[in-house]
Amino acid sequence: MLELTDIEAGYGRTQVLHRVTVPTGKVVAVLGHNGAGKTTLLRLAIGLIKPTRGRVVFDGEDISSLAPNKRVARGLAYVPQGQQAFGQLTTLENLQLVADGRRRGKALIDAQLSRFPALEKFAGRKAGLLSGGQRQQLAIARALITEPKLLILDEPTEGIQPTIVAEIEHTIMQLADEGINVLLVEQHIGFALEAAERYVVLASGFVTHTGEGGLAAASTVRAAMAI
Ligand SMILES: Nc1ncnc2c1ncn2[C@@H]1O[C@H](COP(=O)(O)OP(=O)(O)OP(=O)(O)O)[C@@H](O)[C@H]1O
Repeated sequence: MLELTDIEAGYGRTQVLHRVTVPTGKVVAVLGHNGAGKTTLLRLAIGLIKPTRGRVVFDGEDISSLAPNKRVARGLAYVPQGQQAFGQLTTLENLQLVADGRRRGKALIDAQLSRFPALEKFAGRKAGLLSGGQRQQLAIARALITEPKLLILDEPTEGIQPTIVAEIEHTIMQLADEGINVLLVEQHIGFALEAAERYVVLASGFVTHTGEGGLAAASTVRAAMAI
């Protein structure tokens, strides 16, 4: 379980996050308008930026000063915004990049190909020719090959056609059932709250609301975000 407590962080002299504490849960949604600091919080969780105050604790261990690769080794995985993949490599080669050298590498790939039928269908297609949604599924599949305990997802449904949005939403719910925790930044508030056990709303780097997830929380959150 990831604990982010009393975090301050930013870029150079610009402080972005102010005394941010995130509730713990199997699926935790981070909500807020553009520029609120959501991506910064995720980058901090994976270790791309370091806090100037506060603690990052994972499974009881203080990982605040650990490098990202060490955090991955401990069971964190990060899927940044933007459906990133190696466009000149095939779908399968993108997965092999992560799986090669791992024990049971082939089984790990097969598990993800059966999770995402579109990836199985286009295993031989260059990733650059996949749809945005398929590339997002590939990015999630790559992260899952590292067998994370916690998957950190930054806007996984952004700019993606509705049918694939539904599949990605289904995947996130499934991960929680499989015992993989999720820290999720997501613009679709309804879905984020449906999936989330807890949520936090950020505004200008401050926590303005936290609470239990569930669709019933949507009106509270929309009011809090003035939308
Ligand atoms: N590399 C950077 N250097 C300096 N400032 C940055 C950097 N990245 C982000 N910021 C600033 O930090 C603030 C928070 O940005 P962040 O990307 O965390 O917000 P966000 O809530 O994820 O927004 P969005 O929904 O638009 O992705 C913004 O004011 C942004 O301009």
